[in-house]
Amino acid sequence: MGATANSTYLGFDLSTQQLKAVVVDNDLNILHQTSVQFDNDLPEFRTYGGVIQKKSEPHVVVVPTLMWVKAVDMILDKLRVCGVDFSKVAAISGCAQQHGTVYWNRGSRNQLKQLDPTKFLHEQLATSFSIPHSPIWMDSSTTKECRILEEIVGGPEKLAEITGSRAYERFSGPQIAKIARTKSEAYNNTQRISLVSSFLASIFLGDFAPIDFSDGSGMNLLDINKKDWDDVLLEACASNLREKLEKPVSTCTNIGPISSYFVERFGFDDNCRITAFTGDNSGSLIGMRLKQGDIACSLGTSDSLFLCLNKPKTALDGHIFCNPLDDESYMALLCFKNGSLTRERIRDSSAEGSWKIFNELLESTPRGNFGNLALYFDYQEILPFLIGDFRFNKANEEISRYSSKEVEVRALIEGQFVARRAYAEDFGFVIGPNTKIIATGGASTNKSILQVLADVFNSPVYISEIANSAMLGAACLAKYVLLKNQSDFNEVTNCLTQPKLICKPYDDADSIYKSMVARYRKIIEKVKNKK
Ligand SMILES: O=C(CO)[C@@H](O)[C@H](O)CF
Repeated sequence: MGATANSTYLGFDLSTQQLKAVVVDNDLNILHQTSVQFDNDLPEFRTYGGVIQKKSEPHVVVVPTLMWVKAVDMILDKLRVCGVDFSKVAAISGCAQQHGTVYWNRGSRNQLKQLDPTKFLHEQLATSFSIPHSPIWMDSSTTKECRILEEIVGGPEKLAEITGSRAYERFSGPQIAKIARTKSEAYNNTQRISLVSSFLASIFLGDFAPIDFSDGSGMNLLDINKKDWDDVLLEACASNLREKLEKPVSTCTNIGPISSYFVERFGFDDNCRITAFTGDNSGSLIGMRLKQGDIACSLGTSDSLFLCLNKPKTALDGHIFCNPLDDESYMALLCFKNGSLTRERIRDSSAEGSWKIFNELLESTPRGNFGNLALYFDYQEILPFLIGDFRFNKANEEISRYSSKEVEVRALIEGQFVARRAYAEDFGFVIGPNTKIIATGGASTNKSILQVLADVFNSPVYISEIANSAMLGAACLAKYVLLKNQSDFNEVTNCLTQPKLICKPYDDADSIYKSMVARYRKIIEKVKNKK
């Protein structure tokens, strides 16, 4: 089939709360987009925010793997109802929440290869997973495994130098190590281990899909310089791990034709190509066409800040991933677990569950919030490693509550961005007169929140054409990988509109928030020492 002017491209984003899909035309205009919301559309799996977390084990956060499979069944039928002509799709790519792991049972490869087009995927893959509940990025139950990994290579700095990060609880290596230790029989019955991204690619490929360099950088297993697994780290996590992971590939890899299941069930062309799928933040970097020097701020279930780097650096707070578009360059990323779910909690408790009221309250308080500063961590936070609510008054005294709802609302948003700026500066993100912040993710549609982002970072804030840059990035990746032998990435994506300026910082913002960041550093040290 190859690419023609009538070709379309299909991109997926398997995020924490939903599976999203977009179909774009040859000029990357959106023709169709739809989603499956896990909590509402698949209630039989009883997730909250797309995850399962037991009160008895608050650090354990998992997802029923079959829920993701059933979401694929549903989203393809929704696309069909939207009127998508699947025969025009020339290539498919996708991105997904990072670090989560999927454990394919012995015999599952044949199940993938021999899918019956008259049946749903979830009926046929119901016994394909040796571990039915996938640990995901919100899990923080692997501290023991993290210390072992760091010790075996000579410390956190050494691990960061090899893999781009010190050991983090949510990273796939420590998660695999915990499963090999606590569920050894299931681990031994595991034929293949995928990331969430390569798991989704495997379904469309009809075979096990490889892990890409960029999402593989979030495992504490990949040597980001050699672009291969580090054998010492593999061995430290679990036995026979190399054969369960297979070789990683460049993100820009055409990994094969679409599974015949989709050709016969949905009418895809049998020449439709599948590219490697990647992590959601890497997908966003692609969809935003992030330029050197710009800072991306993704405001989703997690909040993440990231930028492009020419070469890696060793840092103990934050991550270096392989750049999804260029095997010789990298991306720096800071991830904060308590993003939209925490914003929704305060919206519900202080603004009657209404974003309109939330924004009115936010805009009714002055920058600096009368000296109040707070931090809200519903889940064990990554940076800093803390959990709970911490409210401080202008005298830096910790208090249990604020007297007004508007102070609470501004304390949440300012506290989130002040913390993010502190870590960004420590990581080496340059925040200067030419800095542009490109916002994406669900909360990037909220101008009141973006104004606080602009003020705290003293930088103008832009937004991309669509809030979900990860999903658009997947569609761009599909087209680019198919055409990369004749067109470079900029040629393939220059039809997209440039990011749009949404807000600029107020003149007094720099002085207010420079001192607030300094206060944050002192307060957080006090809180960490009290723990
Ligand atoms: O853990 C993260 C990145 O390191 C998060 O951004 C997840 O990818 C969110 F799904």
